[in-house]
Amino acid sequence: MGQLYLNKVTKSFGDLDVIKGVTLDIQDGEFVVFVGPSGCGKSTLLRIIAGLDDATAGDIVIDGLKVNHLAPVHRGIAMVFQSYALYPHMSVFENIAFPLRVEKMPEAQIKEKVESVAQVLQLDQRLQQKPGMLSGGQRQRVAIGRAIVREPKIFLFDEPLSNLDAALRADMRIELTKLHHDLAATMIYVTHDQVEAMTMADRIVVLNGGYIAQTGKPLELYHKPQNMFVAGFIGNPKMNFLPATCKAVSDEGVTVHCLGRDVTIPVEPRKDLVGSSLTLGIRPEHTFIGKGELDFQITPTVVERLGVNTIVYSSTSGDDRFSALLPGAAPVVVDKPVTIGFNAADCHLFDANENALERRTALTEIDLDQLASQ
Ligand SMILES: Nc1ncnc2c1ncn2[C@@H]1O[C@H](COP(=O)(O)OP(=O)(O)OP(=O)(O)O)[C@@H](O)[C@H]1O
Repeated sequence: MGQLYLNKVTKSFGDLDVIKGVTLDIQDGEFVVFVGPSGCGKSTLLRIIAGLDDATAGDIVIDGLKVNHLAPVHRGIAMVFQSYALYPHMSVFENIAFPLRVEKMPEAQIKEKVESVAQVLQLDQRLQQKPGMLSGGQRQRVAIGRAIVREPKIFLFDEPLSNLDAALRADMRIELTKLHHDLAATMIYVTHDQVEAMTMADRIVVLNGGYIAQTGKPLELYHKPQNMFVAGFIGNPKMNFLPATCKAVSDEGVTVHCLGRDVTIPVEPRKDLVGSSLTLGIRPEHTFIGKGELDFQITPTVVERLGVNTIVYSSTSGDDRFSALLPGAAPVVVDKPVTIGFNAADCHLFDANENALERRTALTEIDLDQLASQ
């Protein structure tokens, strides 16, 4: 079992409140990813779960047992860091065996366990080598092996792939997903990398300034962000935001005035919105060249050609930027005005408190589950 419950956890360093009340239930076997901007408290929360830092207030409960005062070694948790923290003078075998030797496990059993873990991680041909002879990816696998042999209830990963190059990261991402599937263990993973979060997580926890901004399945966060912070944080390039005013609400949704036109966005029709200032959100990948239910002319300032698609950036008012992600080699050039359009069903709408109005049209993971079962 590896069930974790955080109940109103806070953490302050002197006057600095870093974690401001986090309550979170993580199920046995779940792969949960913490994301959020630099300094939002991701690593601190992980260290509190591991027992490397104490919470200022609140409870950490593992499998029904409050562990606040248990030393890290007694929590049944293994942590894998960005820096592999391997012993350079020891062989791969000795590095993986290290926690078992500390536990004074019989030698024959250690050999059996290390060899079995090495096989899972495809390190069986490397057991006699020293870490210095290995690639970055292989070293990270040794660090993961050292975590696995302890058979922890919960694995904690603090940006384990951030020292690796792009190709190796992609390989390791797939390996870690497979490993999670094979071990069926609870894993909590901190990353800056959206692709890692979207592809590996059963559930993503978005942190902002010591609070949870939203938790949900990856596609739920993408299609139905609950607030502007999550809407802007999940997705790359980030969602565009445009000013709008609410003209009316009806069964069809909320009619707004935006880009000089009235358009009805299919979201929950909250009556209190009429007359108020709203923000309309549109993802760059939901725009196209030409006229749409909403459109406007932009003058590209930067055009990035990635082969599979083209990203166009333009400055709108002040520091605001509008970006469009267009398929293939789009016919756009810097300084040449182009009409960019998009449709109401793809838009998001946020109230004056930056909370999202619930969308009616988005394909959600619930829909996807239904599709998959047909
Ligand atoms: N031991 C400490 N003493 C004082 N302040 C600390 C300590 N550890 C972390 N902090 C502060 O707590 C805040 C959160 O840090 P934390 O490392 O948890 O953020 P993070 O979300 O993991 O950031 P990053 O993505 O940059 O790693 C930061 O402002 C940091 O300076």
